[in-house]
Amino acid sequence: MVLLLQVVVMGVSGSGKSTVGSHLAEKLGWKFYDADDYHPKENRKKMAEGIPLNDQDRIPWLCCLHDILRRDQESGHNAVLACSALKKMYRHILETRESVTPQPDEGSSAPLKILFIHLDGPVDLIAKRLQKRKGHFMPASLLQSQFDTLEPPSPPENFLTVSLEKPVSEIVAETEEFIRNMS
Ligand SMILES: Nc1ncnc2c1ncn2[C@@H]1O[C@H](COP(=O)(O)OP(=O)(O)OP(=O)(O)O)[C@@H](O)[C@H]1O
Ligand SMILES: O=C(O)[C@H](O)[C@@H](O)[C@H](O)[C@H](O)CO
Repeated sequence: MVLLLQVVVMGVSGSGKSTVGSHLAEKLGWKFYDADDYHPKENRKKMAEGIPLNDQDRIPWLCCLHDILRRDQESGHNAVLACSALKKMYRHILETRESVTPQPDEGSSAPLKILFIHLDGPVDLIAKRLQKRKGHFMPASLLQSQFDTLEPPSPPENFLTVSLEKPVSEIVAETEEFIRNMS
């Protein structure tokens, strides 16, 4: 596959980003990054204490993730990133590293080519999955705040929305086919 693309598997906590993202990367033979591994300890502590993150907490984290994807794109590598990317502004930062609309005279690199895969589904199903999940720092109590923050992707964003009610294997197959049809 020649297509130079980065894929971000997005959604609320518990939507399946890490699970689907890692399986998708393996199926495609691409590198995989889990955004959770790049949260500063202050963010992880805040979430573990049941306090939702805010823009100030997330923007430096998203800039770091943009740099990782930019490095791979510039070295000709595809990658899959599992990242909540809840707001449109967050997805803009992943593409451009800019948290505000750039001024015309601001010199900047071309935006990264990112396909956002939004894992979408009912809050009660996600809550059940979070209750069953053990040993993760993110409490199920923060799920509602995730939905309150979520701005689902919409045109002209480059995205595919997939139901998280499907088995992981089906989500991966559907996403892989969509990506291959892009090339
Ligand atoms: N399609 C699926 N069908 C059934 N169970 C799933 C599916 N996707 C994920 N799960 C399960 O749901 C739980 C949450 O998945 P996962 O940890 O990948 O979500 P996440 O979006 O990465 O969460 P967080 O953002 O909190 O890290 C896990 O126990 C996982 O095994
Ligand atoms: O943006 C956020 O609020 C966080 O990234 C959450 O969405 C993640 O689920 C958390 O990092 C646990 O994995």
